[in-house]
Parts: sequence; structure tokens; C-alpha cells
Amino acid sequence: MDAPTTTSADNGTSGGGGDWFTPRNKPTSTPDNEPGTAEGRRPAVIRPVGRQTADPEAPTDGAAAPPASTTDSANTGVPDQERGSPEAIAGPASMPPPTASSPAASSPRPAPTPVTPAPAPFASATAPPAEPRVPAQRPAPVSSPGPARSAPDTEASPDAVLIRRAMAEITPVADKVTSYFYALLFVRHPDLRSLFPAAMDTQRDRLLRALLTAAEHIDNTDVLVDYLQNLGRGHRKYGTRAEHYPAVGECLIGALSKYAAGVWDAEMEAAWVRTYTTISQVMIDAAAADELRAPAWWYAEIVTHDLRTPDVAVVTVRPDQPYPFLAGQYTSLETPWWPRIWRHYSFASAPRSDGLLSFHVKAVPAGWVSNALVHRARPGDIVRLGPPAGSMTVDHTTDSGLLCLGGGTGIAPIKALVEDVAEHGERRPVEVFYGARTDHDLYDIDTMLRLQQSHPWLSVRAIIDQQAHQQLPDAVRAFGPWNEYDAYLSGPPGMIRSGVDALRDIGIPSERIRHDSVEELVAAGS
Ligand SMILES: NC(=O)C1=CN([C@@H]2O[C@H](COP(=O)(O)OP(=O)(O)OC[C@H]3O[C@@H](n4cnc5c(N)ncnc54)[C@H](O)[C@@H]3O)[C@@H](O)[C@H]2O)C=CC1
Repeated sequence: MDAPTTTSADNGTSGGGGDWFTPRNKPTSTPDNEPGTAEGRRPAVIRPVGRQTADPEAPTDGAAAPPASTTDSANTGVPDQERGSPEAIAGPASMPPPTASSPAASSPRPAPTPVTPAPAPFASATAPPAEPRVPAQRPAPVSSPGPARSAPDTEASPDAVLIRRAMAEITPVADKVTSYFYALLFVRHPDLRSLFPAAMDTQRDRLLRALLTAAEHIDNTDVLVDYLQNLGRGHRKYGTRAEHYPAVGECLIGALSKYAAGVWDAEMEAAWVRTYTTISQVMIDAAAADELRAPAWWYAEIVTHDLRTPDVAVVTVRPDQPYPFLAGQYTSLETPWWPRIWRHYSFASAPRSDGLLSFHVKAVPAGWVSNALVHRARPGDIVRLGPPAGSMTVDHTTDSGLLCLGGGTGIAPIKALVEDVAEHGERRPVEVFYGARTDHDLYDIDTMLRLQQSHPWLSVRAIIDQQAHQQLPDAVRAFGPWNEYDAYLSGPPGMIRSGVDALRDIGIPSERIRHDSVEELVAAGS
């Protein structure tokens, strides 16, 4: 579930923003948040962008703007279950696609793209697949409902009221808005086309969705600033630069003014321009600050490739420079075979002294990246990694027990969490429920049982659907009590949803339940 974020007190089934992506969980804040917020910062000077006289017909097909999709796999059949999320959008045009077995890891890294403070007209976001990045940080309890909860209009700022009025107008025609937005973007700014994957069908609406999501929650400053800072940082790997933001803003207004024509006027346009300027300023500033302390991406060489089942591989890579992350987080990964297509995978181990990183990859039908990683990748191949993200991490300030549910390859981050607890030398109970459809699918049970043997505080139970005649979340109900435990869930979206429900039913409060974003899993078509 790529994207976004991790953890949540919400089961992801409530609320919503129509077809638009709506993060329901507060993205975790980082301890090193840049100073300045959308509120405190002077918005960039902007040039209101009106409708253009040339009104390129939005192609609904073709290279510039393939047909819209509301879910990532809907149109292409690319489930991208990879780990979840089809994050994705733009990759740097300048990236030299590393070829298989090429020594890219030792080749010079392209200079980081300079990200300058907000440019004049329209400073705003580019292609944000919701990918909050949470580098080294304390785990955040997940209690905030996040930006999805809009204040009622009675409490909303005048700009927020106007933004929502436009959103209400365009939501029923979301696909058309998306097609038109990208058509405008690529027709007016063909240089930006190369930042996006050649086949965008699965992912192309993520930029627009994230922008609209942010705009809709412009009043929710605390949550929004974190969200946007994460987006800004996460977009460095796509080659997004400050000067791209005005182009995106201009096309955003172009698409909105066309499809919200019934309610659109100068006042509404001014509200969108102000909002977009604020959004983009936060993203640009976050990217610029991040550039001073971390690369935009890492090259990593595959050092081992262990095919555990016909469709699951454990892939271990060596990054070209230190890669700081926390157990329970995930990263985005691009293969040399599908340039600019990024997928999310959790780290399957806690940080290791040798710096190696492992991922559990299941090849899913028509999953481009996952099939390449399972069936084509070999030691010596070079992949690219984005920054770490996610906040499904262990809170070492408490001694609560950990109740962990790992379904299928969702066991990967659970294993990392167990190792993390072990390394901290704590004696807190950790109870792992490892779910699989058949016993052949329990590809990592030996590792988990070895860990259990070494650590008396760890208990591992395998729940095999076929044998238990029930799925993982139901099995947990038979055990407990769990009132002294924090819960961690990782697996397919259906498992997360029913798992959250089951855990709430047995009395675990929402704020003690952590998982990666269900929206991302669903968006991934998992
Ligand atoms: N590879 C990685 O690093 C990570 C993968 N994931 C996600 O984990 C999933 C793994 O897929 P598979 O291995 O094919 O798992 P799977 O589809 O075989 O399911 C594993 C187990 O989860 C439970 N489950 C599945 N669907 C359920 C539902 N609707 N309700 C209740 N329980 C359900 C069942 O007990 C099942 O045996 C993918 O969606 C992936 O995106 C999540 C985190 C990390």
C-alpha cells in the first residue's frame, strides 16, 4: 500500500472524497520538520492563471493523456500489489536507466536537482503520489483522523468554502478532469512529459488527487503541512523541481475552470491560486531542506535473490551509500526494466550493521515491477530506492506488548519489528500471527520460528486459511486479552480492514492500532 503513510486509527472504510484520494490518517510528523508552515510563510507571488484561449481538447487516449483510471489497476490490470502501492509518477528524466548488471552503483550519481525557493507564478506541487516520508523519528501514535476530516463549512475559511464548492462540482467527473489536466500539462509543457512513466494508465491521476486532497484540507494546517512536506521530499526522486510547480498550477486551474464552469468565477480562481501557492511553497521548502541532508534517491545493487516459492522472492540489496530507516518503514523501488515506475516495499529487516536491505516481493498477475523483481532480477542488477516512509514503527518509550498480524508478504515489516525489539534488548511480549492461504505460502515461517526459538518473549502462530477455516483477523479473537498491547497489521487491504475491525471489537483502542495506508493498498489494486 504504497503510499501513503502508515498507521492509522481509521479502518479506511469510512469517509471519503468521492473518487479522489483522501488520506484519512494524519501523516506522521518528523522531528526535523522544516521551520515555517503554510500559515506562517508568505505565499509566493503568483500570477493568477485564467482560462487559456487555446483549449486543447483533452485527448482521452494517446501518449500525452491515456484514459483515466480511478484505481491504479482499473484500466490496465496491473495490480501492482507489489507491496502495495503504485506510487509513482514522475521519475527524473535525466536518470540514466541502469541496465542489468551494470555497475551503476559505482557510477557517479547525477547531481541532485537544485530546488530553489518558490518561484514566482504559481508555486505549487507536482505529482504527489501520497507518500509521506518519515525518516528517523519516533513512532507516532495514530490518532488523528488526518486531513480527510474536513471542517464543516460553517467553520471553514472563505477560501476553503470556495475550494469545496469547486470540488463538489468536479468530483462526479473526476476522470474527465484528470484526463484534461494531464493533457493540458503535456501539451503546454511537453518537457514535463519525460518526468512521468511512459505508461501512465495506472498512476497518472495521483498528482491531481494529491493536489486536490491538499487543497480541500487547506484549513487543517497542522496535518496538511506534514503531509505536504512529506510529499515535497518524496518528489525529489521524480526530478521535480521548483520551476515545475507553476506549470502544474496553471494546468490545475485550467482543468478546474473547465469542469467547474458552473460555479467558477474570479473569486473562486483567486482562492485556488492562493491555495495552490501555499501548497507548493510548503512542498518546495521541504524539498530544498531535504536536499541538504539526503540524496533524492539511492542506487542499490542486488546481492542475493532467493526464490522462496514460485512467485515470492526475498531480494537483498546493497545501497550505494548509507540508507537510514526505521524497522516497520517502507521505501519506493524502481527497477531498470520499468523506468520511472516506482513500487513500495517494506524493509524486511531492522537496520543491519552491514547496511544491506531486504524486501519480500510477490509476483502478482500483470504486476510489472513485481514480476521483474521475482522472475528477472539477478544479483548484480541495480535498482533505485526512494527515501524511507511510514510510521508503523515501534515505540521504544513504552513497554507495551506488540500484537502483530502479518498476512502473506505483509510478514516482511513484522519480521523487522521483531528484530527491532530484539535489538533494543527489551523483554516486552511480542505475539505474531502469520497468515497464509496454504502452508506453501508460509515462505518465511522458518525464519520466524528461529526468531521464536531465540527470544522467549516472542510467540509466533501460523494461521493457514485452508486449515483454520478462517482468516487471520478472526483467528486473533480466540487469543488474548490484548488490552496491554499495541497492534501492528500488515498485509492485503481486506486483511487490514477486517483486522482493524476485529481488534477494535476485542477492545484495542484505535490509537493503538498501526498499519500502512489502506488507501494506498486499495489504490495499488492489491
Ligand atoms: N511485500 C511487502 O513488503 C508488503 C506487502 N504488503 C501487502 O501484503 C499483501 C500480501 O499479499 P499476499 O501475500 O498475496 O497475501 P494473501 O492475499 O495470500 O493473504 C494473506 C493472508 O491474509 C489474510 N487475508 C487476506 N485477505 C483477507 C481479507 N479480505 N480479510 C481477512 N483476512 C484476509 C488471510 O489470512 C490470508 O491468508 C499485498 O497486498 C501487499 O501489498 C503489506 C506490507 C508489506
